Formats: sequence, C-alpha cells, structure tokens
Amino acid sequence: MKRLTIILGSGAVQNFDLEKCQKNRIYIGRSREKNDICLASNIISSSHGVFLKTADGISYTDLNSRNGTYVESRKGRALLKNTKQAVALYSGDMIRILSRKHPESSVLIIYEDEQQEKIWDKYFLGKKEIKIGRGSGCDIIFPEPYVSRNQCGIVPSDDGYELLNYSRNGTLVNGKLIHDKHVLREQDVIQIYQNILIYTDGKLFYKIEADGIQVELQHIDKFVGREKKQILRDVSCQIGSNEFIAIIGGSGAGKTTLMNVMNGFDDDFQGKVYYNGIDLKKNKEWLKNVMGYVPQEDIIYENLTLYKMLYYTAKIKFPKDMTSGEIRQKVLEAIRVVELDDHKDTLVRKLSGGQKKRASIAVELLGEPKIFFLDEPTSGLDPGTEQNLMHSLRSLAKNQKTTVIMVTHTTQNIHLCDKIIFMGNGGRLCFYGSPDQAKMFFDTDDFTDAYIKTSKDAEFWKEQYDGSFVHQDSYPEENEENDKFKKEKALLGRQFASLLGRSFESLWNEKNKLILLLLQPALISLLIKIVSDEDVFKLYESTRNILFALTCAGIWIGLFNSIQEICRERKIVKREYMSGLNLGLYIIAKFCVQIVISLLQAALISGIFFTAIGTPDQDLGFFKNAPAMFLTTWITIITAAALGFLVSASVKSGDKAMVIAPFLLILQLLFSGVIFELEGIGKRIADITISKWSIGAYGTIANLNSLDLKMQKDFPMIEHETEALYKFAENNLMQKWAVLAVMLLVCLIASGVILRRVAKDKR
Ligand SMILES: Nc1ncnc2c1ncn2[C@@H]1O[C@H](COP(=O)(O)OP(=O)(O)OP(=O)(O)O)[C@@H](O)[C@H]1O
Repeated sequence: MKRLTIILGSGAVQNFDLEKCQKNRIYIGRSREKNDICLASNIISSSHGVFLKTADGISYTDLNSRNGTYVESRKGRALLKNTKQAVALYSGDMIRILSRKHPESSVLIIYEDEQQEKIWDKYFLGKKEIKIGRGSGCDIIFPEPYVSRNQCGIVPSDDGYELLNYSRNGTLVNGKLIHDKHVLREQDVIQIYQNILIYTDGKLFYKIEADGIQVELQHIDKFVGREKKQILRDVSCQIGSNEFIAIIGGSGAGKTTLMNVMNGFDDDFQGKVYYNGIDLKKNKEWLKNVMGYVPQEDIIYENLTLYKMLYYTAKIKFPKDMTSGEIRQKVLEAIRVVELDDHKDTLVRKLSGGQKKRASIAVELLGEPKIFFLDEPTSGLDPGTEQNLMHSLRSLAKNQKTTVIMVTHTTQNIHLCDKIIFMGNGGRLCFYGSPDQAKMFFDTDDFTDAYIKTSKDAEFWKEQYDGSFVHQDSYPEENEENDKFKKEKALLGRQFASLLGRSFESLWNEKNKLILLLLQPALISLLIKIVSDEDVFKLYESTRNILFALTCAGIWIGLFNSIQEICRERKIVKREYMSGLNLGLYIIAKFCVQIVISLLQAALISGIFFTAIGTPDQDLGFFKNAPAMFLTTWITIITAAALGFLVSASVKSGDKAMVIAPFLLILQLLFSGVIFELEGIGKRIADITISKWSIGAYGTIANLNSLDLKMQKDFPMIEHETEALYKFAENNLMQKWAVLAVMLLVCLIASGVILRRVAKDKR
C-alpha cells in the first residue's frame, strides 16, 4: 500500500491512501475546492503542490507556493521554491512545509510504500520514560558506536513531554544542541547524528538511518594571505548519501582546499557546508563523530600486527561503555570489510602499499563513519592495486552505506565513481556530475583533454557549467550556534592500559631498535674503559673526566632513546587526539617504556663500568657506592629522555629533532662546569643543564673533593680547593637527584602542553 501520513502542527494526523485514490494527480493546498488534500494552515498556499502517480512510482512538484516545500528524500534534501522540478519519492521520504515563526502551522507528510522496505517506525509515548540510545536496554536503539549507550530520554511533563539529554555530546533538536532538557513541541525534529525522530501528538515517528551523509556546499569562497588571494570561488554542489565522489583537477586547482572545507578541517571560509541539513561549521565537534579521514600517507602503527593495531586504536577511541567483546567484534568486522582477513596477524610494516591503504581505511571504519574522506588514496599504487582499491571504495559507499569523497589525480578508474567534482585553476568549480556527463560536457572521451581545457580557461568552463546546471540551496535557514560540545571520552584507565600495551608491544616488535638501544650503553662502557687510566677514583682529574664521560653517555643515551618517539607518531596522535586520546596519558605511557629501557641501559652501563673500572672506595653514609652510581646513571638517562620528549613534542619530524640533538649535547658539554669555569650568565645556564647536576651527583659519590690533584703528586703542599657541588654529604647527593627529578617532571609536563598544538596541525 502506498500512503501519505500527514501530521499537522496541531498534532492531528491524517492518512491518505494513494492507491485508493483514482486520480493520477493529487493536489495539496489550503483551498478545499482546488485540492484533494486540504491543509488548514496559514503557511500553505492555496494550491501548494501536487503528487504525481506514474508507472515508475510517485513524484512531488511544488506549484510555485509562497513558502516552498522541503523534500527530504533518500537522494538528498531540497527546497523546492520557484521551480517546477518533480522530485521522485521513495518510501520513508518526508515532505515538510515549515515556518520557524509559527511552528504550530507546520505540516509534515511522510510517504510510505509497504512494498518497499519499512523505514519509519512509530512509538507511542506513555506515562513512563522512554530511553533512546545504543544500549540494549533502550526502547529505541540506534546501534552506531558514537551514539551514547543512554543518549536521551523522553518523559511526561505538565506541558506534554520533555526530552532529557544524558549524553555528553548533546542531542540535536531542530538544529540546536540540547545538553539538559527541552520541552517537546509539535513536529520537533530530534537528530541523533544521522538518525531522525519526529515528535507529534504523544507519538514519535523515527527512522534508523543506515545511509551515508548528504553534503551540501553553498557558495564557498576562500581567501588566503595578506593579498587575500582567492583559492576557492563560489563553489556549490549537493552530494547524495552513499555516493562515491572524486575531486579531480589540475595541480593547485584547490582540490585539497575544497576537501578540507568539506570535512571541517578548515573553517576559515565563506559560505555554508551542511551534513544532512546540519551546519558543519557550527556543529563540527559533534559531526566529527560520523566522519572518517584517510590522509595521503599511511599514518598507522607499523610495528604491530594488523589486528593488534586496530584493537589498541579501538580501545583508545571508543567510549567507556563499550565492552571488550564489542570492540573485538568491531575490529574483526573492519578487517573483513577491507578484505584483509588473511593478514590479520601480519605486522603492518610487512603489508604491501595497497594493503596498508586498506589498513588505514580499516582504522577509520572502526568508528563506523557515515562519510569518508580520502586524500589521494591511489597515489603510488600500481594500476592493478589501484583498480582493486577503487572497487573497494565503491563497495564501501554502496554496501557499507557511507558517502565516500576522495581527491585523486588518476582517472583510469574514474568511471567507478558516481560523480566527479572537476576543479579548474583558481578554485573554480568547472563541472559536477557523473563521469559520463563530464565527457559530454567537455566533449571528450579522455579526461586529459578536460585537464588541458580547464587549465587554459577555467573561467570559461565555470561559466559554461554555471549556465547549464542551476544550483538551488536547500538550507536557507540559520541554525543557532552549537558550541557546547563535549567529547565522549574513553575510560582513562582503559585508555592508559591500551597505550601502555601498544607502546611496549610496538617496541618489542621492533627488535633491531631494541638491540641497538641495549648494545649502545654496553659499547659506550667499553669505550670508556679504553680511555680510563688506573688513577680513576684515586686522582681528581682522572676520576672527574671518567665521571663526566659517564654523564655525557647517559645524556646521549636518554636523548637518543626518545627524541624521535613523539614526532614520528605526530599525525597518528593528532587523529587519535581528535577522537578522544588523552595526551597526558599518551606521554606517560610512552615514558613508562622509557623507564624500563633506561633501567636496563643503566644496569648494563653500570655493570660493565663497575667490573672494568671499579667503584669509589668509600660509601656515602646511608648510600652504598654501586647502587648510588647506578641510580645516578639511571636518573641522568631518564631525565635526558624527558628532555628528548620535550623536543620531540615540539617539532613535526624526526629529521628536525635530530638537528636539535647535537645543539642540546653541546649545551650540556659547554655549561656542565667541567670543561670551562663559568661565571655570570654561564653559571645561570649551567643551572638548567642536566650535565651539571649529574656530574655533581657522581662527584659527590666519588668524593671528588678528597681526591688529590695530579700536581699534588709532585707538589703535596698545593691545596685542593673543595667545591660545594661535590660536597661529600647525603643531603647534597639527594639535592642533585631532586633537581634532576624536577627537570624531568617539568620536561614531561611541558611536552604534554606543547603537544596540544597537534590540534592545530594542518593535515
Ligand atoms: N595557506 C595558503 N596560503 C597561500 N596559498 C595557498 C594556501 N593554501 C593553498 N594555497 C594555494 O591554493 C591553491 C590550491 O591549493 P590546493 O592544495 O588545494 O591544490 P590542489 O588542487 O590540491 O593541488 P595538488 O594537486 O598539487 O595537491 C594552490 O595554488 C596553493 O598554492
């Protein structure tokens, strides 16, 4: 049965059986005489619109009505106004005649065809609260991971019904994010991401929307630099749900800029971007949950198996109320969708280029996005792999019901896309439509010709396109500002355990690096042995030089351990931070690995040093010499590792970090106070070097002040001036360790603070 359910602003509901009606044209409007369906509302025109029954189905046309008609169909949302365009309707599509000022006058018509799949469900509200969310105990269940287990509830109140929001993310009602409660009025539209519920007269009409997001761009302009150079010019288009779209065009035409505008990464532009009618700029944080982004380079943890990499990512990403069983299931499902089942237990670094790209896609699939952006996913792939990947992306759009938008340079497989956005020089939209239409438009079978044509005269092609395709905005009304978004965070304890597990497992799977990290201190100790003489721990100079060598070795080892650790993962960290990663926990987890590594390194260096060279003769009160020396070595390494973290968090690449490393080492050498006698500013700088406090601790343990100078061998009358830094006292040693510990803490905290800048990184 084909029928219309008509819901009036008053709450009254009428049903109209389209099949029983003998006419092919069914008119709606205010006038009783002229129409088959009379709608008594002052925002309805006398003859407002007409439904047309054809052999193919039902369509709707607006009859030049004063307020127009919104059609929310599977193909997208459109405002029909001053157009005679007929829009085909599918079961579940909505027609709305809206008035913001007089919501009580609004009319909502739902078209349903019982032969097509059932889309709308009805829920009768009673005297008890009904719960809406992801949890199995809810009355209305939306299964996506980004929907809260208890998203919201609807309770009876004096005025009818009230919506209570329980989610940290908020619930959208009529385009406005609600964080506490909202008294429901007739035809209020509640949106939980892509899912829609409509309240009317004690009932909820709702549909669980499996489809991808529809995107509408309205008149996008972007200017950059002081001269306000325009790099996007009045770009408008509508992308339907589950469509596979390619953004193509010459180099510098504005493809990446356009994609960054579409995915909300860049919000410094003029114009509007809507996702299913929701303003992206105003609801970016909320809408990010339904978005997946696969950058050009594969930014995934390479030293884990595919399964483990996805598992840890999921644990960090998902909200706290998701169980381990659910997470495991989602990981396996993501692996299945990207067809990597056979490589589940392969280390990511051993996957081929195409497989790594699929692995990156699987990372994003974990969040079950409804819209997917990919930046040149096929670059660097051989033609066969490229074709396979294009087929997979198409099937992602069609089978996983996701809108897929990619930037690409290659056009061999462009026929697999539903539509292409052709950008010309200066950010001009030269064409938007299907690949076949594009060929007709540019009058060529070869897209290379289109590239040449648009690079020669992009303005001409933009004018041609603007003249042939009329863009009509679907969302002229303004939503209110929604800025109170708070991210649903994963449970901190679980996040920390996952970060820790991932860091250790990653290092364990990188055996060569692990061996190098452990070999280095052993070799350094042996080298120190070669340059030492028999006067160590007997004469001042020999002892101080060897201890200083130990200090430098510890600083170098610590810096080398950590200086590339954060920057090389920066892009992954940024992505995970955007989906809830706690940066403090991330740094602490990484630091825990450093604690263990540096303990092993300190044990190795000290063990070999004690065996080959020996220990001071006299213990310092409570502290036995060997453990105190070991502890000093360990604190030196771990403090230098924290300094390495600080550098690593501040720079964007490993290369840059390695440029800074020698500078830091020179600083430690010059301002240690060992090579040069320091005065004034030099002394102040020395206070913030690790080397000063480390050699201070070693010198205290070795009681440098009591050792004879070389010259004293021949001239015993020469006095050895004592230095406060090496005062042989327990509290002096503890002070040196305490200063190093404070430096360590400062470096770690500063790393966390600085790392927050990742949020501003350009992708
Ligand atoms: N922040 C900026 N300041 C100045 N110019 C910019 C800025 N961002 C982009 N541009 C310029 O805007 C134009 C479009 O850049 P965009 O990266 O979007 O092009 P593209 O089509 O993706 O190019 P490619 O295919 O080479 O990656 C280029 O000329 C670029 O130099």
